[in-house]
Amino acid sequence: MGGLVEVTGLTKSFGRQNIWHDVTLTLPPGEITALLGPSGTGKSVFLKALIGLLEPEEGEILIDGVDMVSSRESQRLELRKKFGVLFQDGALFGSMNVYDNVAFPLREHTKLPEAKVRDLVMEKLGLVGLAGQEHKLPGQISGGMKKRAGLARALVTDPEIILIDEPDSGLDPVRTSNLAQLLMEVNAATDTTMLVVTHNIELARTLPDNLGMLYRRELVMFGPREEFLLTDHPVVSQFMSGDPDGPIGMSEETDHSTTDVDAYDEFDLAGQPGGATALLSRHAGARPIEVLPRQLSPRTGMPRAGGDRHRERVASGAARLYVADDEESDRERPVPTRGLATRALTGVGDLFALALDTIRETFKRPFAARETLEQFWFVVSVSWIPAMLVAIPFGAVIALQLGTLTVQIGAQSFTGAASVLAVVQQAAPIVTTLVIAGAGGAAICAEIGTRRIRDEIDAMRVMGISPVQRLVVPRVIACVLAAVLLNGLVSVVGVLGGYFFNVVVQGGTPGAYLSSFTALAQISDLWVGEIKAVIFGFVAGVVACYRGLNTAPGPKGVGDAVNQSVVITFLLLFFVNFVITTLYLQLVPGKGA
Ligand SMILES: Nc1ncnc2c1ncn2[C@@H]1O[C@H](COP(=O)(O)OP(=O)(O)OP(=O)(O)O)[C@@H](O)[C@H]1O
Repeated sequence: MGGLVEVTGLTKSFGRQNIWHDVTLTLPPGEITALLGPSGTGKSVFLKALIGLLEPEEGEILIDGVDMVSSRESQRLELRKKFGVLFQDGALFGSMNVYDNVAFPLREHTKLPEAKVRDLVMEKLGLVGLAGQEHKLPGQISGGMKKRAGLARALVTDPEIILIDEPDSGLDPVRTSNLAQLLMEVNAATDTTMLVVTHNIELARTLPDNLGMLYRRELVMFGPREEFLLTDHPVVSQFMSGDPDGPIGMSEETDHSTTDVDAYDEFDLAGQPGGATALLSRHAGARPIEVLPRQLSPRTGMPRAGGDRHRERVASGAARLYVADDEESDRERPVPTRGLATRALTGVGDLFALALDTIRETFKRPFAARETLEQFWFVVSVSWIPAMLVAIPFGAVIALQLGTLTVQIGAQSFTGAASVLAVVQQAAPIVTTLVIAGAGGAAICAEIGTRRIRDEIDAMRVMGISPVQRLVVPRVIACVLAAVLLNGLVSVVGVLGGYFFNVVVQGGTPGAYLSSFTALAQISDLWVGEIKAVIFGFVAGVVACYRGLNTAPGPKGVGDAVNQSVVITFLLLFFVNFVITTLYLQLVPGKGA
């Protein structure tokens, strides 16, 4: 039997915007439930809250008795293994073909031989009508095909609870009907608990056992289809008839505030098929609610355990229709908001937490070695040319400036040591990491941000896979290794540039340049440059990943994230450089001091 989901008093806001409050409902095990509501009423947000991808401010979500809201992330990863989720746009991983996308959860969570994986993947692809398309990348298939591939991936592990966000978007009417029929067959075969978020009235009438509707920041109605579909509630009846006239308008803000049933005239439709009583709104053009439509049944003729249990609950009176209190819904609720300082501190705390998680997850198995190498190669390939091009003029400027200064104070013989130390300890690590942050870090942030807005990160978390281990650790290690490698190269190029300008342009002698270095510098002076490169590379990688993972929705969100990632990294690098340099000069006495 499928999992039991019990939601109590759930409230969610974004900043000052309250999405919904005090939502209480139960998804009975093995039954199909549909969640309806006009656009923007928070149906997708509700779905994401159920699987712990968004934090509600209040309430609890019990999954077979375990609270998702108060669980730690590691517990949530385990709880989420009970779920299969189909996101609005499919959330396929863009770098994998359809076959690998569907095989992904099996390869991650089972030790099945590849032949068995192949059988299961091809079976699910056949179910959703995608056999023969398995080699295509998500960018090469239509929106509807992505949706079906996403469904195959959600089904492949035979989850206990399936959440489906708008199954009909991107599908033509025939495929939508086929998909509804498929969900019914899957439910009959597996007795899985299902929650379907939809606008599709036909789907809502014929598929679910229970229905709920979100409107004006609350759950206006929830209960068995037998009562919900024949309700006289003005909001629900308008929505279910698709009528333009009624309390629901173009936007939540301008909608009529009343959902009062008494504002509508009642008509007895005794002569209508089924003899149902229906309501007609006073507004012109309104259509009465129909008689209870026939529910889909499995074509295979297989009995549906969830459906039988549902009928028993209805017959015994245990399944009751919940209707929200109209006065309660109009009450203004203060939304708790956080000040600028609190938000800034929370951001710093979250960044620090990600840095600690990255260190911890680096030692967890399996280690994504291939991804790390690919990222390392990527960061080096986009950073090395700009790093070299910056290193030459940087080394030259330092050599010229110090050469002039040492002549002015009569210490020309120390020019070599001063230039080399300035390049190796200060210029090289900073130049290297600024270039890595600007080139590699920006690209990493944009890539993770794009994955985030396409729901790929959420899809990963839903499959019980930690994005920190899978995405952040390889990228941070790649930035660290690239920083160490490029720091060495930039140091050599900078020192050679300094030698050229000091000896060739300023007329210094090669011997004096080299001997002053050995007289004043020590081996730890060289090491500190590499240690800085490690720390700066880590900072650049973590900040890029942090901003990517917290990208706001839309292309603008990605642009802002990249911009902030580079700016934050620059600020942090100069601050951390100041701290390390001060500590080093305090703790390690200079040679001859
Ligand atoms: N991560 C987020 N940050 C801030 N606001 C968000 C976020 N996600 C959703 N919202 C806001 O929450 C509200 C509800 O969004 P949601 O996508 O859940 O609506 P919906 O009912 O699923 O709409 P539709 O049917 O059009 O998909 C919208 O105003 C949206 O802008």
